[in-house]
Amino acid sequence: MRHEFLSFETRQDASRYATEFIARALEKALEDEPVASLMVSGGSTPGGVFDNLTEVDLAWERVIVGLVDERWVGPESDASNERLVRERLLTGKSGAAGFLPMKTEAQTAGQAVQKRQQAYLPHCSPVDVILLGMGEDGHTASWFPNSSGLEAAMSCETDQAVAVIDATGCPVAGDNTDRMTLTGAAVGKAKAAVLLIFGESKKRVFETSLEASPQDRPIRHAVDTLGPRMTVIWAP
Ligand SMILES: O=C1O[C@H](COP(=O)(O)O)[C@@H](O)[C@H](O)[C@H]1O
Repeated sequence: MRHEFLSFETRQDASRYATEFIARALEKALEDEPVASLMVSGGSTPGGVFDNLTEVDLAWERVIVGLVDERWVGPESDASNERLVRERLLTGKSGAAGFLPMKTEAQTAGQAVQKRQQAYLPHCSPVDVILLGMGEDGHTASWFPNSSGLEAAMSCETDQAVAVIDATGCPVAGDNTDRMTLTGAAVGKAKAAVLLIFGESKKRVFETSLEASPQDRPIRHAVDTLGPRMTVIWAP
C-alpha cells in the first residue's frame, strides 16, 4: 500500500490538518510511552504548522523535538533550521518540549556526527511522528539528488540515526552544502509521517518522483520506505 495524498484549498487549511495529524500522533504515542518524539524539517514550508502547534494542549514536557536535517550554520543564521524551530515551535505551549539540536560547536558536520548519533538514536527507535518537506529538486531531509554521502544517508540497513551530506553542486542547497540529516533507517521506521508541500510545481515534482530513481529524486525513497505510514498534505 502507498501513501495517502490529501489536497487542500489553502496553505492554512493544509497546515491546520498537518497540525491535527501531528497532535493526534503525539497524543497516541504518549498514551503508551513516557516520552514521544517529533522530528521536524526546516525551510520555508513548516512555519505555519509550528505556529499552530504552539497553541495545542498536550503533555509537551514529555515530547522531544528533533530535526530531520540541519545546515551547518550557527543558530543565529537565517539559514538555521534550529533557529526556525526555536523561534516558531519552542514557544507557547510547545515551548515545554525538550529539543535536540543537530548543530554543535564542531567545525563540520562530519566532526560532530558520532556525538549526535548518541543524542538522536534513543529517540529514533522508532520516531513517533516526522514532518517532512521537499525541495523543487525532489530532495527531502538533506537527501540531495546524487549528493556525496547520499547512499549511506538513505540506507535503511544502518544502525545510525544521523549522517552527513555534502551537497556541493546541488543548486537547491545553495551555499549550505555541509549538512546533517536523519538516515533512511530513522525516517523509514517512523510510526507516522507527514509530507507537507505547497505549490503546483512541487506537486508535479512529487508526482514525477514516483517514477524516478531514489538517487535522482530522493523523496521517492521516503515514499517507498514509509508506504501507508506517509500522508502527503498539499495546497496550491
Ligand atoms: O534545505 C531544506 O529544504 C527542504 C525543503 O525546504 P522548503 O523551503 O522548500 O520547504 C526542507 O524540508 C529541509 O528541512 C531543509 O533543510
